[in-house]
Amino acid sequence: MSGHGQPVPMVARKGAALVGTAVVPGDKSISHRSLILGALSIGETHVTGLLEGQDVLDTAKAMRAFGAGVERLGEGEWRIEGVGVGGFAEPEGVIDCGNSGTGVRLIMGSMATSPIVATFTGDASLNGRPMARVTDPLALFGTRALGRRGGRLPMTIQGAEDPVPVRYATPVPSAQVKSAVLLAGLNAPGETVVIEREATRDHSERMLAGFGASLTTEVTPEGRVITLKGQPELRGQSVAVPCDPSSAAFPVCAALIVPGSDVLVPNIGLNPTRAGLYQTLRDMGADLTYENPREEGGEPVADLRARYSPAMKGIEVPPERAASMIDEYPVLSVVAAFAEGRTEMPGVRELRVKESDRIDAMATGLRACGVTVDEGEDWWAVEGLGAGGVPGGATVESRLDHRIAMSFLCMGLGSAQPVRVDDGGPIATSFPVFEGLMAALGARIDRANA
Ligand SMILES: O=C(O)C1=C[C@@H](OP(=O)(O)O)[C@@H](O)[C@H](O)C1
Ligand SMILES: C=C(OP(=O)(O)O)C(=O)O
Repeated sequence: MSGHGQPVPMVARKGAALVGTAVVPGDKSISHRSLILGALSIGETHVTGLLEGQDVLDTAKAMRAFGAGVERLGEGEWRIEGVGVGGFAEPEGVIDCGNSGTGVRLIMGSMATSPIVATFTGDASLNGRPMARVTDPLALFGTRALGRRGGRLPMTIQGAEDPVPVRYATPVPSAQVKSAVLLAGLNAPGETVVIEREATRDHSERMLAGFGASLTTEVTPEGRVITLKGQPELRGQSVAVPCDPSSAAFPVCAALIVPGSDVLVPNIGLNPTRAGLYQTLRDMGADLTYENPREEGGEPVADLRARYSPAMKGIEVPPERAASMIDEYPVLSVVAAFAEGRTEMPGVRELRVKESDRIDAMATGLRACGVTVDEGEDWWAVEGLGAGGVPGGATVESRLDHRIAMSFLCMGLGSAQPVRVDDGGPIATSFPVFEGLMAALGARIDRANA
């Protein structure tokens, strides 16, 4: 296991209302892509607002290992001196992507069509996650992969010597798979085409175009058809990373379930491929408003204002919305426990292959806290107990999964008895300032052994 060190037990208790403004860190998806596209460009890329979570720091280190210049200039401010498409050097050591699925899968794509070999590993969570979803389409370019049984890390990738362009329909709704194929397509001649039946986050498409690639997206009866012209010259850019809607979910959801709360989370990107949670919360009757809605860098942005919402109702979350809120189901299930009635969450098989099996991790912890949960392979449902109705009072396992840890800590802020998490260490992968930010709003979250 790499990275995490000693477990960090944490406990959250009911206390005063959460009040104030919470500025959450930069978007994780856009941060990874800024580093990778910066490394694949000619010239300098200047990034502000980069998320300095461990997942992204591991990607920064990897880009250095492939030969790019990556330098931290100040808080969230980074400079990347790229090597250009096809310019990656062969790394001398093993590439350790820590806990990050996005990191390893996008980096595998970005080196897959260069004539170099790289070996990838990660922590116990990442080494258990499926990689064939990426190495199968990469094989079509001529890339070879040798990993552990079941297509697991550690894994060695031998980049294609003479790559051919690929046409690939993704069998799972995954922006990581789509992005790995597009990044590999950069160094293949001709047109690489990815077809996705369900829309997933489109940051790669937007950013590739922004760095100078020629890329089109067509909506057809087959789905979204994304066509990339190979071997472009990417040019370094200035990137201002917006705040992460997936991190904003924690202070927002905590405010909805803690009596008297009123929290403002400014500058949140509401790109429709990411904003499904917020629509769902509004459908449940949450007092959640979009203040000062505006466009920034071609993306819809707003300040989210969340107030205590004692009258929320359970709903069926439309399955076609799943990709746009895939990382937010754990914290949604916490809010659902405080709503009246049942919340059904169908079409979410992908939750079983994240940092943990998120349906199992949440169902186990929710049940220990007195909440009834039903589940099947690709769905789950939470029986809400209404405002103030959640007993809490358990210690739950975070299973090396930041979102599980943060979800249960938010739950402990609204439940009758405290909720303990066995290890809050993984929170630093995506939201290193979570504890301080929540404390500034008035939340009682402590290191349990302190
Ligand atoms: O492309 C990305 O930046 C991400 C895609 C999603 O994963 P999948 O593509 O596996 O669904 C998401 O869960 C992850 O946190 C970030
Ligand atoms: C699934 C996640 O990340 P990754 O796949 O990059 O590990 C997440 O951040 O919730």
